[in-house]
Amino acid sequence: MDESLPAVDPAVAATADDIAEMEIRGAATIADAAAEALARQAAQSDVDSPSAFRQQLRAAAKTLYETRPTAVSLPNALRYVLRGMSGETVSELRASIIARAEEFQHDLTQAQSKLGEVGSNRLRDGDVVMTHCHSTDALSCLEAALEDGKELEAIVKETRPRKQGYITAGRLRELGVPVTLIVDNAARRYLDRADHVLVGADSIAADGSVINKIGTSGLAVNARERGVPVMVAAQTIKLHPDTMTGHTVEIEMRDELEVLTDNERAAIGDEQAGEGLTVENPAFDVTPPRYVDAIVTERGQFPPESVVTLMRELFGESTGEPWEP
Ligand SMILES: O=C(COP(=O)(O)O)[C@H](O)[C@H](O)COP(=O)(O)O
Repeated sequence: MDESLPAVDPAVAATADDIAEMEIRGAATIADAAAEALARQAAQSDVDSPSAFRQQLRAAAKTLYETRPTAVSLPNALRYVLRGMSGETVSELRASIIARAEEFQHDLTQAQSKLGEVGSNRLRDGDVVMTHCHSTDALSCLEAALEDGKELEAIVKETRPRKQGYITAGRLRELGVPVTLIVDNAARRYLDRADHVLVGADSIAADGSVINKIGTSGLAVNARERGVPVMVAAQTIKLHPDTMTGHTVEIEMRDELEVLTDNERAAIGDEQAGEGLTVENPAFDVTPPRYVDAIVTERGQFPPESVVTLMRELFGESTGEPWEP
């Protein structure tokens, strides 16, 4: 955090902590929480000059931005809200941020339900869908198909190390969908029974690569080999505008304790981290576009290679840091 920036509201700091610790997780949910936090910052601010207010909002955006690097929905949300900041007085600025954050949250919900309808059209009655991780965009497709009266079954990958597959399994059971939970290593075997692989995305690059939970790329390669189509459900806030100018998406590396506890390390015979046994814990991976059949958005479905056109239309050519005017 830049020392010259003002302190942020405790509610913003708490949201940032929750995102970093994955109490708030999943790209769309993170974006929603970030917009909400900016609105809180605006509502709670007690500064009396417009420039101090703007500085505070920038500081809040930076605090939120620095939590997790991979899901582009976070900077896209921050940018959207901050670009709506307008007015001459603090109260005008405050009102503009609160209204813009509300608009963003509303659009996010709308986009997810529209996307669900698009994705649902790819699913037929009786289909078996294999999922990875927990994606609200992916679930929206399944929910829409169920609302249309289609019967579905799910094969849910556990998704080590954080086991977000449990959240997916729980939600699908609430919806009455029969669920088979499998360990990640069993995916290829169970692809024989699947009609679709359905995943979400944290970011989509200009070449159509999909950045999503670690294990997505291996699943997609296996699905291609087995002839099972791979569908990615991703609202357009998952499009990563910086990749149009050649930037790559940073893959978050998480704490090794998510993979190996101290006791487990000791059982292997290694007493202390950093003494010969290295644990790597990348949270995401990159699936090349050739393994993806369709990217389903609120604007329709696209072959991955064509998303760049949509990206240009929505974001223009360049973006900059979210807090830059
Ligand atoms: O990879 C994950 C979550 O990773 P983590 O658990 O590490 O945040 C999800 O597939 C995407 O974020 C899409 O989710 P959504 O569709 O809800 O935006």
